[in-house]
Amino acid sequence: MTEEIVKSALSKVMYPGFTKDIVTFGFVKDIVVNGNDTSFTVEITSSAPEVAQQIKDEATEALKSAGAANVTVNVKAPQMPRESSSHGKNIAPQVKNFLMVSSGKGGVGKSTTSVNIAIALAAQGKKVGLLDADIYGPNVPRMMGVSDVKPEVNGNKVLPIKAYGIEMMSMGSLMEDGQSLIWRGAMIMKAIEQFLRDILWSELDVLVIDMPPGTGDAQLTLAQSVPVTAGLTVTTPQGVSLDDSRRSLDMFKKLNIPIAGIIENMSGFIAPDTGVEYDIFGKGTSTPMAKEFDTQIIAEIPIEPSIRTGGDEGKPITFVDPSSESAKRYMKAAESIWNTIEEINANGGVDNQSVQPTTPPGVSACSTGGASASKEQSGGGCGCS
Ligand SMILES: Nc1ncnc2c1ncn2[C@@H]1O[C@H](COP(=O)(O)OP(=O)(O)OP(=O)(O)O)[C@@H](O)[C@H]1O
Repeated sequence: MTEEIVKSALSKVMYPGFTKDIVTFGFVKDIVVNGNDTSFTVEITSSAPEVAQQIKDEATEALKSAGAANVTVNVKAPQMPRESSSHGKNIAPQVKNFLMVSSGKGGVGKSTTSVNIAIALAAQGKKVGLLDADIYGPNVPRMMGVSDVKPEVNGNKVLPIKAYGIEMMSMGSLMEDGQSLIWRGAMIMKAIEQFLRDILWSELDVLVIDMPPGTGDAQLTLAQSVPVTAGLTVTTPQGVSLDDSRRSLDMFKKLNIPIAGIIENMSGFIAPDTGVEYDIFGKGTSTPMAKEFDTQIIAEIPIEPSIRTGGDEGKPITFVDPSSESAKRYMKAAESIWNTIEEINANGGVDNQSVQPTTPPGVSACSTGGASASKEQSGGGCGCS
């Protein structure tokens, strides 16, 4: 008996209710072969005793058929990682870095940027997750070509969907097509927390998080739940967009999130027939804003028809056409972001202690009551005032 034989025998044992086996799921741990004795652990999140018993019986039988004499199977729940560290609260501690992608307003290309930056980081050898936290308009599944894929559920956890070398999860993958939800503050907070806690993200170098547009409950909840390593702002060059982007940068400052840079999207237009670049909305107009916030424009991404078709058809330009001008600019931006992340970590990393709710234990923070509202007016003891 060897570890390889044990693994190969156990790869015939399916996780009850699924078409995948317990080895592929990564549940088999600590295989020890000692003479006639073979033991191993199966870590599952399901608390149903019949699931544990079925795995035990089938694993024992599989190993006996493979020639093992004495078999000991330990089925147990995985140890939940600690949720706080020297860097404050972190409800997804298996993720090393979090990149929050924000924009002041909708439609500026935040999701397109998140998808292409995530793929560029993966192409540079990082283990990457992409969380579509844009609950109002979850477009990432379509852009990643997985709009028809439903995620697998494991106990009370959900496995991320894999595409283009990265892990992905989105509200769009969890809801029926065309469904809409009306989000209240408390629901937004719960959804963000569940995306971090109840999705079985692997050990990731970085989780890229596509936020809803604006600055609200989702951004605050994220910053309070995990130490956000860096923030990226996406803007278009028009003045009205810049006004909103300034708010997004100001939010990073208020939440103590270091700024990794600004991506100026729809900055110029590259004609597909001639390859000539034209200025349309005003290129480089975000530079003074970048200076104001002590950061820089890390990419000017032109309007390119293949970026739009790539998004609509689920074929991100950085993956399918890496030699295109836009893909090269996304790659350069991803390099710059990673350098910033490494620098931040080399200087001690980030800490979200200072943005934790100040309400007493058992009293929930209230996002809707104004600071000046009296306790009675704001619902009695919610802590807002
Ligand atoms: N540089 C670009 N060139 C061509 N089309 C682009 C470019 N950037 C974005 N688009 C297209 O513009 C549309 C909006 O982009 P996207 O969905 O990424 O914006 P968003 O800021 O995430 O929007 P929302 O916040 O409303 O979800 C998409 O159809 C996308 O393909």
